[in-house]
Amino acid sequence: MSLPIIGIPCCRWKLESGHFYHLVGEKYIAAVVGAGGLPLLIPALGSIHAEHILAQVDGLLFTGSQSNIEPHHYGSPTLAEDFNDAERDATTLPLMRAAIAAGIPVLGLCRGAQEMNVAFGGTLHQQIQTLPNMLDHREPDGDIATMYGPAHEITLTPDGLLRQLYGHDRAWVNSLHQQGVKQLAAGLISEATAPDGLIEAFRLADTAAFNLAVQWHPEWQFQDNPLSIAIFNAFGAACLAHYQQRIQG
Ligand SMILES: N[C@@H](CCC(=O)NCCCC(=O)O)C(=O)O
Repeated sequence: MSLPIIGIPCCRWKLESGHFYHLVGEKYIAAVVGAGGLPLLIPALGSIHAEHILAQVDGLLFTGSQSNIEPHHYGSPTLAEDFNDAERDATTLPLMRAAIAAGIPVLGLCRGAQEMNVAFGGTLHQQIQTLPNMLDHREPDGDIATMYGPAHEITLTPDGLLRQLYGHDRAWVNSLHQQGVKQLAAGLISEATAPDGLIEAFRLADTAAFNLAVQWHPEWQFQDNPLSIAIFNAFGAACLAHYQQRIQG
């Protein structure tokens, strides 16, 4: 049986050997498989192949990453301590816009969510933990289970897509980021907020296909979390519908 093809854009990192690698964390690949998709890793080559990629995928998953989006993309200065990935930005930002325009289902997670906001003209807080009256959204110290454990509650927007998919008003989510939505791009609508008011989930309204961006990590042990299952089931169903249309020509 053929499966919907779900593209996952890579990070481009220099590893200890001194060579550059194009990378995707395994938990994102596992979540795509769990959503019923065939993962296709997309190297960070910029926008040169975007049109060909879009012709061959039924969905795109934009992953989290320790790297940040280069701040010039949203009109802010680079900080001395920034770890950026210009090649990933050059790949994901145009691909995100083109995928939405082409009606391809999109799911953005953490950095991937930030990419959706920036791709459509929004801005980011660069270090939320330095802002007054805001939570520290960075991961707690500890082992990996502690880092990805529930960190704070979110409130889902009444009548929002996420509220509809999940069926509850509130949920606990993990939190492993220091950047986040400052100004939501025009056309994007909030789907959930943290107790400090930070927008934790959003989507582009009035699009043909499914799209959703969440600031937390539903891919982490997704099979054990009802909210994560709801997100990946909806994304997987949208990718399957796209695949069925694509093979019918
Ligand atoms: N660098 C950005 C985005 C944070 C993010 O995506 N973290 C992911 C951690 C690794 C992973 O689980 O893939 C920020 O700091 O806001």
